[in-house]
Amino acid sequence: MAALDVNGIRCSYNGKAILDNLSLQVAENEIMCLLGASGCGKTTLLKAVAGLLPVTRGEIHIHGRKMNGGGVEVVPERRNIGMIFQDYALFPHLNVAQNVAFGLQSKESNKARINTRVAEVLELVNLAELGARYPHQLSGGQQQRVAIARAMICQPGLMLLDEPFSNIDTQVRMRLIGEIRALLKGQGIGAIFVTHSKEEAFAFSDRLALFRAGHIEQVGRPQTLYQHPQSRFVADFLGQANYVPASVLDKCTLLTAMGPIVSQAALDAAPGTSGQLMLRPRQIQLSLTEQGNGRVLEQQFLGTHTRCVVECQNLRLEVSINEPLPAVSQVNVKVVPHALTFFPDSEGQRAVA
Ligand SMILES: Nc1ncnc2c1ncn2[C@@H]1O[C@H](COP(=O)(O)OP(=O)(O)OP(=O)(O)O)[C@@H](O)[C@H]1O
Repeated sequence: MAALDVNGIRCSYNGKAILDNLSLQVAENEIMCLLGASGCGKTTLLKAVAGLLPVTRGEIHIHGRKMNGGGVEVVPERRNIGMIFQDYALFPHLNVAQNVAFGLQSKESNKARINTRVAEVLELVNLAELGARYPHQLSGGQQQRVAIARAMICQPGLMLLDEPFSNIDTQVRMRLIGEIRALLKGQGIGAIFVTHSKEEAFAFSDRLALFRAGHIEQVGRPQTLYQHPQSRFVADFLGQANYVPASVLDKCTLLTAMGPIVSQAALDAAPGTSGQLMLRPRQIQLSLTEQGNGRVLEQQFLGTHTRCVVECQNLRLEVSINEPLPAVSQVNVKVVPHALTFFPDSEGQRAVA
């Protein structure tokens, strides 16, 4: 059974539909990321799932339980969800242990049981020693871990996270992302996570749904969306891409100005179709040789890699290499063998001359 099943929902503000006929499923213990530009409707979907915004069409089920429609409207506190926000939303006048206990107090009256459970979740988020501190005495990362502990204390079936890492220093962000991911996985909790950072989406999610103006453009594993985007919108949103004019020669070969390029998987276009071959900067290899077919135009050493711009058969290609090449290099440009991503031109098919 899915942790979450959103089926054809519509949500509006002041009569204007922001989401229309939107569907999305999140499996048990799966972390789904909603990624997209500002204003595309990610938070609107999160609010609809939480029950903070009315859904005027379609249905939402959480662990098979119907949340809305046909006279049903489950209030947020009865949806068995945990919520974590960008600004932590901790009570400044309560210490860490009191903040964490807060959610449980309406469900559990036995003080000893509350204290035991608070100690358990503080241990889980590595804050066992800091129960007596107040929020202003904690770092951003520690405050966000308190918020996670508070959301987890009631053992939610689904966790909703709205840009939880935006206020965290870049140095600790990736570590915190790793920790919280491991925590959710370890506790078997499914989650939806909203961000507009593709790095966070890649690092945190099992699958990601890329939003575009109120609809989902593509949903799938991060690597699949990065390496095999279904549209140029997805390709460009997720990172730098080169486009090389090409036409389909046979089911596994494209003809380009760089010569024929063989795909490691069958192409989804008929022979004769013209379009664009998409190449990520890491899908192009350079080797130094005086008889090479390319010339280095520009280089920037960026620490983890070097951005290199080469000219090859009148194409300007951005390539990612480890170390900078000697200045004014002549290079051989080769496509790394892989399953090629090819976008046919919208005009349709043209015969190869
Ligand atoms: N309370 C509101 N009243 C009217 N319009 C709203 C309201 N809240 C959001 N909107 C509009 O709905 C659209 C979607 O907003 P939403 O907050 O879901 O976007 P988002 O993808 O989460 O963006 P961001 O990344 O900036 O948080 C936007 O055009 C926004 O202006």
